[in-house]
Amino acid sequence: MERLVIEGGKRLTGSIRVHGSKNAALPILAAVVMAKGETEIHDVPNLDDISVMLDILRSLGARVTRVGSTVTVDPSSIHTTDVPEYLMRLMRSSIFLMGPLLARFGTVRISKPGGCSIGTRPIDLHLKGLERLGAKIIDKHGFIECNATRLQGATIFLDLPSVGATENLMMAAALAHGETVIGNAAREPEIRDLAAFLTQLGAKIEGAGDDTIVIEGVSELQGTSYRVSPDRIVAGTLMIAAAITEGHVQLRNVRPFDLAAVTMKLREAGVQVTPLHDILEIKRSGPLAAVERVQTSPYPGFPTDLQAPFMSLMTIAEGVSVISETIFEDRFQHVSELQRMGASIKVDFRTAFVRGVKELTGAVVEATDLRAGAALALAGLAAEGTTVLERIHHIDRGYEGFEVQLRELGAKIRRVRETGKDSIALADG
Ligand SMILES: CC(=O)N[C@H]1[C@@H](OP(=O)(O)OP(=O)(O)OC[C@H]2O[C@@H](n3ccc(=O)[nH]c3=O)[C@H](O)[C@@H]2O)O[C@H](CO)[C@@H](O)[C@@H]1O
Ligand SMILES: C=C(OP(=O)(O)O)C(=O)O
Repeated sequence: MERLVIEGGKRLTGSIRVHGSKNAALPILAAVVMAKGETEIHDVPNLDDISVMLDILRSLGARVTRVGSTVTVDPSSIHTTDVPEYLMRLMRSSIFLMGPLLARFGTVRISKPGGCSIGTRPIDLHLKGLERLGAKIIDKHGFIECNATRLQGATIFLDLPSVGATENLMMAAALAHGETVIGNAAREPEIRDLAAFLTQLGAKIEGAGDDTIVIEGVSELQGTSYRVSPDRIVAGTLMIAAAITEGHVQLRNVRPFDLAAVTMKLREAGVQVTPLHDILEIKRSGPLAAVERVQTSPYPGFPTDLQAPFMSLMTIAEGVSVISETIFEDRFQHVSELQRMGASIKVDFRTAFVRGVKELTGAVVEATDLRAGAALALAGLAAEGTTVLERIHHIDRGYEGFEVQLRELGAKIRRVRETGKDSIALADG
């Protein structure tokens, strides 16, 4: 069991590079099974979710190598399209294998995916969309079997702009016969990334990044070499880390426009954010002001994945902030942990009212999911005294070298492993 021990009160300063995006890399790695040749993907972050995806590819028979942040996949030796249940259950993104395997091999068998407990997270839109493309689907006993000799292009209108469903359907449609139109599609930057990757494989896609995507199916896709875009959620988390510690940090390898919603809210709170090409500078030198309206919504709105970290920031802002979560129904699990640290928060259904306190105080707290974990670590950076953050395996799903990066910026944070009665410090902070 590992935990993070954080001594609060250190200002973060310095410059750090943001690693490649988890949410872009995962569907891209799944899409690789559709190519005929070998594919090389650069800037793949070293995260637990990525390791699971590579294990799934290996379990199917693909040859996978990883050298630093470059992953090479040769799918020509794939001999099964039956994804092992224990791997499916390890993360939500295992669902990305469904569209590509079905489109390339005409059959796929998966179990319901696992993932963070932030809501019920059904996959009905993925399944309905594949059915529209002609797949025969049997959903029984927790397993889903899909079959189609060749998928047929169709018009699909999503009930809501699901990121995962848009990606799964875009991948499946790339090898379908004829034209597919996805209406009410998600517009997240990761959709653009996936479309750019598929286009390099030979797919024909128009409109990715808008709410209508048109895909003209092709009969085969070839391998390529591709660089994953920077992780905007990691960047956003580090922006908030700089703000919460009254720091001055430069982030390299970012796309400032993708972070516009967060930038606006940080500025409203009194934080200076200065973009320069692929660099963002974040500086706070005065008090934080409460932000009256933060509402998560699909891109380009405020991202749900930064709601918890932003709430940590608002716990020490002057005044009352109002934060509404509209995407996931159970994404306020960090609230009770922040309250242990002295935060004053009241929740009414999907809205949290955060009254800023003068200071948070260190406590033993638990990460309930990936971004809740990051949020609590940020709270610990600002708190008086020591914070011990448990269940940090959640953080390792989405942040490569989380505490190492923060330490490089001057935080006093270390990872400790429990071994029976003893605890071993894994690195000094
Ligand atoms: C790997 C990845 O990219 N994960 C991101 C992706 O998750 P993910 O792709 O799972 O999120 P979705 O956009 O699909 O989910 C949005 C909402 O739609 C609902 N829904 C979704 C699919 C479906 O078939 N039926 C349905 O009802 C979900 O329960 C949720 O309430 O987008 C989320 C929303 O920006 C982010 O928080 C996640 O970090
Ligand atoms: C919810 C997240 O990821 P996933 O969809 O992989 O569970 C996240 O990245 O915050």
